[in-house]
Amino acid sequence: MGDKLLEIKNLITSFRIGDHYYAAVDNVSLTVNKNEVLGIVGESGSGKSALAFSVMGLHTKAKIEGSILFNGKDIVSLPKSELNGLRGDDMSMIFQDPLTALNPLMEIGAQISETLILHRPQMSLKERKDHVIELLNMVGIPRPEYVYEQFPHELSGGMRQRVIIAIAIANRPELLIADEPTTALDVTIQAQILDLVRKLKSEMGSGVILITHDLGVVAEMADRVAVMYAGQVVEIADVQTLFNNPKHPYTRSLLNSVPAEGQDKLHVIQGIVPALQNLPREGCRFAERIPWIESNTHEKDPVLHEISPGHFVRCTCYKHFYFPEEPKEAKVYGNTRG
Ligand SMILES: Nc1ncnc2c1ncn2[C@@H]1O[C@H](COP(=O)(O)OP(=O)(O)OP(=O)(O)O)[C@@H](O)[C@H]1O
Repeated sequence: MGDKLLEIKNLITSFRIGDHYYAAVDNVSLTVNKNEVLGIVGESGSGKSALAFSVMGLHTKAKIEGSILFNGKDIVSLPKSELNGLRGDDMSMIFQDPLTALNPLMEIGAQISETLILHRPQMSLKERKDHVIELLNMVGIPRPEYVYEQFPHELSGGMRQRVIIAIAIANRPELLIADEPTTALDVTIQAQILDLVRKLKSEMGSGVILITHDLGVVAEMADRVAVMYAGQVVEIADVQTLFNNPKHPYTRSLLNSVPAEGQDKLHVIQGIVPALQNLPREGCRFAERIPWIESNTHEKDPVLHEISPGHFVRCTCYKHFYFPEEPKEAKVYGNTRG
C-alpha cells in the first residue's frame, strides 16, 4: 500500500436547486491506493454517490470544484473524449441496481463485448468472445457459453450482478467503484459477490472504492474507511481503528445503531440527514442530532484533526460525547472499548 492511485483534493460537487448551488460533497479530500479498498459509509443523503459520480465524471449538471488526480493526472478538467477513454477502461463502476444497469434487449455476451469493442478495437471477434467467456467464468457464472446468448431477464439478480461486475472488470480497471453493490441481493449472494470483489482486488491489484451503508460489509472488506456526514468526511481511519476506537459522535452512533455481540441496547440516531438545501453549513453539522452535548464543545469551524497516524476526526466535540442512554461512568467511550 501507499502507492497512490486516486487523490481527491478539496472536492466540492454542487447541484443547482432554484437559483442557488448547494454542495452535496463539501470540500472532501481522500486518497485511494493501489490494491486497497477504501470504504465510504454514511446514511442516505450524505453525499457518497455524488462523490463517486464526480470521480467517474458522470454529473452533467453539477458544478465540480477541486481536483481529482488519477495516476497524477487531474481528471476534473479532462476533455470529454479523454474521460470517455478512461471510463470503462482504467476506471469503472458497479452500480446499485443490476436490472436497470443492463440493456434488457441485448444478449449478455453482446453487452460485455461492447466495452471491449470500445476500448480494445484491435481484438478479433474470436478473441473478444473468448475473453467474454473467460470473464463470465471469472465472475462465477455457470455455463458461460449458454449465458452468453441469454437476455438479462432470464438471469437471477445475483447472476445479473455478476454480469455487471464482468462488464466493470472487462478491461482490468485500475480503479473500481462499487456503489452499494449488494443492496439488491439476498445475503448468500451478497457474500459471494463480496468475495468476488475481494478476489479481483488481489488478483488485479486494483484500488476499490466501496460505498455502502452496511457496516458489516465495510468491516469485512475495507482496508480504510471514510465516514461521510452531510457532504463532509467526519472520520477516516484504517478499518481496525475505526471499529475498535471510533471517535466521531456520528461514527459511534452508526456503530451503536447496529446489533453487536454483548450489546443489549441499540442507539437510535435522532432525526435524519437534512435535505441538501437545508444542510447546516456553519459549525458542526452533526450538532443538531446530538442536542444533549453542550454547544461549546463544538468547534466554530470544524476541521479534521489527526489524532493518531492516519486517524482523522472532525470537530472537537468527540472529546465530550456520550450516549444519553449510557450509565455516567461509561461516558468516555475510548475507556470502554479498544
Ligand atoms: N442531481 C441532483 N440534483 C439535486 N440534488 C441532488 C442530486 N443528486 C444528489 N442530490 C442530493 O445530494 C445529496 C447527496 O446525495 P447522494 O446521492 O450523494 O447521497 P448518498 O449518500 O449516496 O445517499 P444514498 O445512500 O441514498 O445513495 C442528497 O441531499 C441528494 O438529494
